[in-house]
Amino acid sequence: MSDSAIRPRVGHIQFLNCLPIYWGLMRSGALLDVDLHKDTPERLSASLVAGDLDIGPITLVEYLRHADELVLLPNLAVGSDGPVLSVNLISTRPLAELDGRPVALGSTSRTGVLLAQMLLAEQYGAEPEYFRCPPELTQMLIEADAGVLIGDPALRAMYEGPRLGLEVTDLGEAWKKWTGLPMVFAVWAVRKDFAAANPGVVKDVHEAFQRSRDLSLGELDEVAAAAARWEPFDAETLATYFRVLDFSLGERQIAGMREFAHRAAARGEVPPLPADGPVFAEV
Ligand SMILES: C=C(O[C@@H]1C=C(C(=O)O)C=C[C@H]1O)C(=O)O
Repeated sequence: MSDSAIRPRVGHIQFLNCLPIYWGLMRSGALLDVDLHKDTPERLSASLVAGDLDIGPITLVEYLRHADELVLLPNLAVGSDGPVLSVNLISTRPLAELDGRPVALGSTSRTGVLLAQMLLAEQYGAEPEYFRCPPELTQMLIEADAGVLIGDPALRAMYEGPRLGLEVTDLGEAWKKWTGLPMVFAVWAVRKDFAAANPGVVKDVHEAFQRSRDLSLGELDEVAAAAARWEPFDAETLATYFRVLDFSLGERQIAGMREFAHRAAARGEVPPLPADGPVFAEV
């Protein structure tokens, strides 16, 4: 894959949501050309910002906080245009009744948890007492009236919550109803200094990711069947999930991203996105 001797340090989200990105890297052999670091999104985001990774997925909120140090890989994201199934607010009571109540924010999320806070404040007039905690639903609901989860535990809660009498709000769906736009939860970014010094490597990695994603999208039932052998979800559930996720970053997704940035900046959570932002790597 690479025409240079640099083996880039690349991040990979170890949730099922990014399995379609991994699958193709494995199938094409491109996996051998990157030094792949699998981790949870908040740790990968911190590593990219700290310079311990060169390229990788970064949760939208952390990208917005560090946009001046990063460039984005075009046409690649983790998002949804409507329900996402795995970014959820799980509540024991109606959302309007969460005002002043304890609400747990899962520690692996930065973007989903902020979206939940914006939604509760602006749509339900609720200002709960928020606290961060490990992403475990049972523990969360012992200490709080509701919790925000992302990734595999959130997907599990989507299917099991209603049976347990819990109200599950899909935050991708809630965002779409609220703004009419797709939600982007994570983007792929490159450290600016790395991109300037290694344009060929960045181009190769971007191509490998795009090829991998496209290959997987063409074989989703096979990806789902392979994953279902080791996961607590059946193949049909996983295939539905992979089809719901939106790995693209086109004009509408960028509009969704800008809208989120605008609303988050209005709350003082992130700096405003520059007028020419987001800035993309030249690939
Ligand atoms: C769709 C998802 O999007 C994620 C949500 C993130 C967040 O809330 O900070 C970060 C990375 C993405 O993996 C998911 O985790 O299920």
